[in-house]
Amino acid sequence: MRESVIEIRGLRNQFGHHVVHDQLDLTLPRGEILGVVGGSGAGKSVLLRSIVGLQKPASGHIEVLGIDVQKASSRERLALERRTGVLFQSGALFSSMTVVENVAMPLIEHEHLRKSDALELARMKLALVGLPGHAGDLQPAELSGGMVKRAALARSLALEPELLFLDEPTAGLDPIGAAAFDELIVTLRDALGLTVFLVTHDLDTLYQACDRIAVIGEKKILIHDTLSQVASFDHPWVHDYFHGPRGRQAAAVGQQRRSL
Ligand SMILES: Nc1ncnc2c1ncn2[C@@H]1O[C@H](COP(=O)(O)OP(=O)(O)OP(=O)(O)O)[C@@H](O)[C@H]1O
Repeated sequence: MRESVIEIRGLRNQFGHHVVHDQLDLTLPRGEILGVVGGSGAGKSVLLRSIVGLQKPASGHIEVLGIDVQKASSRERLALERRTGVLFQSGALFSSMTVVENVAMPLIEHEHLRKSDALELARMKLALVGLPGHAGDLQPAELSGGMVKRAALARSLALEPELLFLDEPTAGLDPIGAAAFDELIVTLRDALGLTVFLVTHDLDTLYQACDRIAVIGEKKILIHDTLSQVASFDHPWVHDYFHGPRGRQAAAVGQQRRSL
């Protein structure tokens, strides 16, 4: 058994009377890429926010890298922040800084590096995510959507995290850009030994990048297994999702790539 990096037991989240999660359990072993899917409003982002400590659950237990998120001291929280990277959907780069300054910021703030050293390291991170050298000197507004995602990913990798959270990383990318991003995630996981928690609607990402899939529905994890097991799970939402026209297309492309 591999060590679990995320361990969730009996999680309940609610907003007023609206219960989003109830008795939700989930385990993520080290080194895996987990794809989290579910209908719109099923609670994928709330789950991610609970795990990274941005959403206080009504009850339940969340342990990340061996630390109880709710009971963590401020020192433990800071340590967790350093060991995890988060890429939110918007990318959220600061528009007043160049791309390389954005990536250098966590190194200056958390590691207290000299600006020149931080900028040098930041350029290496930009190369790691496949951005050309000149991209670092541009303002975020001058980048394409795919380049913004890569720059934001470089920033979330700046502190060399063990665990990476990605919230719909391919949303808004064209199919070629999205496929390249899926490939990048797998390459980075292999090269850096990352564990990845990935919220997505993108079926191609499930086929190309994920080791296991967790489906959220009815306030809990309906199924958490390999893609083939999940795709054959007998549940109306799961069936429509995986066997609708887009699901069939993603499966065909996945099969084609595997046979290459
Ligand atoms: N801060 C909040 N206050 C009140 N309700 C909220 C809040 N955040 C989320 N919710 C509600 O919680 C439910 C789950 O939201 P969440 O954003 O996690 O869904 P999701 O599965 O990520 O959806 P999507 O795929 O559309 O992004 C929704 O009904 C949403 O309206």
